[in-house]
Amino acid sequence: MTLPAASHDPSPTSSPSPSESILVRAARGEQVPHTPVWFMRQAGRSLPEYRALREGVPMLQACRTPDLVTEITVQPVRRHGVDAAIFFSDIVVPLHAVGVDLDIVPGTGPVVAQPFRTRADLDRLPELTPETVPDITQAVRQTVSELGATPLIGFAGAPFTLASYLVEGGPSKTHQHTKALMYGDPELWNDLCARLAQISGAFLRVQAEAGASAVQLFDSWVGALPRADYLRFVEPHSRAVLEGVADLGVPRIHFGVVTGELLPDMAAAGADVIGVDYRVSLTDAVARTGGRYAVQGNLDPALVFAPWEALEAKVRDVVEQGRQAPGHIFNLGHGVLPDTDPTVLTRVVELVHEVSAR
Ligand SMILES: Cc1c2[nH]c(c1CCC(=O)O)Cc1[nH]c(c(CCC(=O)O)c1C)Cc1[nH]c(c(CCC(=O)O)c1C)Cc1[nH]c(c(C)c1CCC(=O)O)C2
Repeated sequence: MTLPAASHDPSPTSSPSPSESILVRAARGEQVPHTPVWFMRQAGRSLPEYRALREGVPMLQACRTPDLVTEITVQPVRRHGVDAAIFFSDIVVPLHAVGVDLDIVPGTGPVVAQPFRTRADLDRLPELTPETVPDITQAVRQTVSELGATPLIGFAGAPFTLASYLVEGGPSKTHQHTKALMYGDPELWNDLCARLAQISGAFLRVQAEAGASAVQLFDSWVGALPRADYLRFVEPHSRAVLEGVADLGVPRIHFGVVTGELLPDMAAAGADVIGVDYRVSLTDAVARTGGRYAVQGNLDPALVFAPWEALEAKVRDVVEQGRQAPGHIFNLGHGVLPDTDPTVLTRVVELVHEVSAR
């Protein structure tokens, strides 16, 4: 595969091993020379070199083709000089791998052929083992080797967010069938989430054992729940995922959107780093989690469309607020928007490095 010209060396010699990289050290709350930065959804539609590689290749096929996964994962590191790569995959890849009939529809997201609503549907959700995903092991290994000193972040979807796609059959703003199942048949809900926790945990383990230096659990849509429901129906399952990978020694980042009310519980569920969306200031996030956790976030992804002076002030503010936490990983408050000008993201990376340098 021909690679576009490198503008940033993905393996700077200043940082010897990805497990001692500034991203991992910031996640552990250790002193770092500058704030590490990466962007959720950095590997994707905002990059022309990504669109060129994906031409005519369906998303799920791309995710199961190790050479493509490696190249797409490394692209944003090369272009932006970010301090970490996020594995190119999707939260539904492990579901697809265990045999769930689903597709990722461009512009829509994951669509499940037959939504999960009854106990019999559990039969369509077998456990995930490393043998289910040899391509993922291979893709992680070769990506880690290509990245050199830059750490790779592995990820998985959390039980609630995965359950929402399975039960709704696709993206939902209301999560109405999911909540109906949760309340209508709590036992089935728990069995479904326990199965999803196994799949999610095993998928994280595969990535960490193949060389990922950190993992992120995405519970993107859990902010749809009030706190009492989170604690009763979701937290035990997310805890099972996070505590299930504690022995691997890689930092665990726990992220969701509109989770201001849930931050303390999401942190206490077994996270080392709490992901903060752009609706809550880092100052408030630190206060709400008792100053005990490293934080990740939280520039509003829409602000990269604002004039540079306004964006610059906002970036400086986020860096400044991040100093109140034991560790800070600069990120957006949610994923990169598709129309984002990638050159602005590169400037943000440079600015974060410059203003946070100690
Ligand atoms: C909820 C969720 C999904 N997938 C993911 C989440 C959690 C993060 C979040 O909260 O945004 C996670 C994800 N999806 C993708 C990544 C890759 C790595 C990265 O962050 O750069 C990651 C980490 C690639 C992708 N995942 C998807 C694409 C686009 C696929 C395409 O081009 O057809 C990519 C590059 C598809 C997808 N998959 C999903 C959605 C909502 C979409 C977008 C639908 C659309 O607007 O097209 C489910």
